[in-house]
Order: sequence, then C-alpha cells, then structure tokens
Amino acid sequence: MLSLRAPPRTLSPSPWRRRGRLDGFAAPRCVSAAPPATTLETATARPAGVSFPILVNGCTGKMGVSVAEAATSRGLHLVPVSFSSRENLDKTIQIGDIDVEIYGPSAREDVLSSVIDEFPDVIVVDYTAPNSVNSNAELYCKLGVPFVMGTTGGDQQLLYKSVQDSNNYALISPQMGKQVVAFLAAMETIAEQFPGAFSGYRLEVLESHQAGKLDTSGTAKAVIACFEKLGAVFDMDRMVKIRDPEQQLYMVGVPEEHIEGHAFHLYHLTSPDDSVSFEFQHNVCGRSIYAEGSVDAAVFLYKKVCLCLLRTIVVTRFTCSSCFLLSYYFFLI
Ligand SMILES: NC(=O)C1=CN([C@@H]2O[C@H](COP(=O)(O)OP(=O)(O)OC[C@H]3O[C@@H](n4cnc5c(N)ncnc54)[C@H](O)[C@@H]3O)[C@@H](O)[C@H]2O)C=CC1
Ligand SMILES: O=C(O)C1=N[C@H](C(=O)O)C[C@H](O)C1
Repeated sequence: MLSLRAPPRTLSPSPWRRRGRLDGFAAPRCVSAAPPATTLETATARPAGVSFPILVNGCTGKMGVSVAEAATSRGLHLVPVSFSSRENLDKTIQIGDIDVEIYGPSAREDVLSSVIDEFPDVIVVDYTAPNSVNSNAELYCKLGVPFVMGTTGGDQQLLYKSVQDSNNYALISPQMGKQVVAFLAAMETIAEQFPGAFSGYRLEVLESHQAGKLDTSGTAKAVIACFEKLGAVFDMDRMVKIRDPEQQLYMVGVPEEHIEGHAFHLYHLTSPDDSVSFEFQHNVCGRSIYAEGSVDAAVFLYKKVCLCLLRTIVVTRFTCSSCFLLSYYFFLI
C-alpha cells in the first residue's frame, strides 16, 4: 500500500499558474547527457552488433533522416529507397554517401515487394505521418515485412489488430527514447501496483513540440493513461498543447536552436484539498534520443524475428504465437 504523507507545508498550485513563465518546465541540461541508467545502454553511436538491411520510410522528414543517419553510422545496411505521400516527386535524399530514392504512393507496393525479394531479412522503420499509420502498417503486414512503427497517431487498436491478424512482427511505440521509455514503464508498473493511489487528484498536462507536429503527443497520452489508472482525473480537452515558437521560447524555455525539434512534457498533480502536489517532466531537445532508440528497436526486432524463425525450424510443433506486438519494453527484455 502506498502511503502519502502530508507535506510539511502547503504547496502552491501548478507552476504555470503560479508564475507567468514556465519556470518549472526547465530546459534540459543536454540531450547527449541523458541520465545514467544502470540497466539501459547509453544512446551513443556504437555498432549495432549485427548487420541487416533497414528501410526507413519517411526519409523526406526529420525523424526519417535522423534514423537513416543513425542506422548507417551503426553499420546497418540502409536500403536506398523510401516513400512519400506525394506522386511524381522524382527526388533523392542524400544520407551520408547513399542516395535514397523517393517513390510516390502508387509505386510503393511494387517497390517494397522488390526490396523484400532482394533483401528478405529487411526491417522497415516508419516515421511518416499520423494519417499514414494504418495504411502503411497494412501494407507491411500484407507483404509480411517486420516493422518498427515510430509514427504516432492513427487508429492504434486497428494497428494492433492488423499485426495480430496477419501474424506479422512489429514493434510499436509512441516513444523510442529509451530513458523516456523507462519512465513510461515505471509509470505503468506504479499504476498496476497502486491503482487508485491518486484518487481525486487533479491532473494538468502541458506538452510543447515543434510547430510542424500534427498530433497531440502520443507519449503524453500513454502517461496520462497511467495517471488515470492511479485514479487522477483528467479531461483530454484541457491538455495544454504548445506549438507557437514565441511561447516555446519565452514561456516554456525551449532553447532557440531546438524550437524546430523538441518535446517538452510536464505533468502536474494536485490533491483534492490542494495540500499536496506532484510534478513530473521529461524535456528532450533534438532527435538523437529517438533515432538511436529506433535503431535499437530495429536490432531488437531483427533478433526476435531470427530467433522465432530458428525456433520454427527446430521445433516442429511450434506453440508460441509468431506474432509479436512489442510495445514499450523492447529494451528491457
Ligand atoms: N516514437 C517516437 O519516439 C517519435 C515519434 N515521432 C513521430 O514520428 C512522426 C514523424 O515525425 P517527424 O519526422 O518529426 O515529421 P516530419 O513532418 O518532419 O516528417 C514526416 C514525413 O513523412 C512524409 N509522409 C507523410 N505521409 C507519408 C506516407 N504515407 N509515406 C511516406 N512518407 C510520408 C511527410 O511528407 C514528411 O516528409 C510523427 O508522427 C511524430 O509524432 C517523432 C519523434 C519521436
Ligand atoms: O513529434 C515528435 O517530435 C514527437 N513525437 C512523439 C509523441 O508524439 O509522443 C514522441 C516525442 O514526444 C517526440
């Protein structure tokens, strides 16, 4: 049983009401100085330990480029193909010394089939857009290519169903930064062990991302689900979403050089009588934490698929399901 002791003195309410500026929503010290985590490997560009072909879908975008660069610097074989939501793009993207050819939607099934013929052990990593999540996943499932889905949004239940129905392999997470994944895993554990511990507490959530982000933070939604299991009350419509660069700079405290790529999250809980408050935040500048985590996710998935295929060959009566729906915990297993 979790015991919540009364604080020595009354705490004032949430920081963004308390102060004009979001002082509590501090800038991260430095992304590369991620908190030491004894059970987690650090997100440095170490070799992947295995090598396999990797196709990054979304190389026209910021995450796609970051993941493709991280994959090549980790010694994976980047398949020089990616897709776009637009036809007749006739474009290549330079990743290191590789020219990645971009194809429009009408070519994607044929091109992906050819890639699979040439590289049967290819892993796809998807960083596209929320409205492409389900159609892309359906294509990967139809062609039986294992995939890492980093793209947030879409219909998540349908996404899981597509993978399960097709018996394909997939690793799906709205958050690929391993240290944030660990925080989320801890939240899920607490929620499971102490359901209702925060009954009646009010939850306030603020998330700030680059102006181009189309959807509400998928990570925030996952963390909120844990607070709700803990009994906190939250109205999704009251989530504070900041996309305005001016506000990010002056109110949230995002460093100017990261206005184009940051993910700041603040969760504030207040007890029904206002005598207790809790605050959690995770603030990320840049994209390297996700890019490195995505490569680790692809390596993890590749090894799992290999292991399953090996088991299928060795064990004639293969009882375990060949479909993996691996969510947040990929790095802990
Ligand atoms: N899981 C995680 O840890 C993270 C997830 N994300 C998510 O990744 C997604 C992409 O983020 P960014 O790269 O920042 O966005 P972005 O807007 O820079 O890039 C997305 C790219 O995908 C392209 N695209 C759209 N539909 C497509 C389709 N059907 N096929 C191929 N390409 C398509 C767009 O034209 C664009 O170039 C978002 O959903 C974001 O929330 C972002 C960071 C971390
Ligand atoms: O779009 C982003 O940038 C991010 N998206 C993910 C999300 O929606 O949770 C992860 C992180 O917040 C960065």
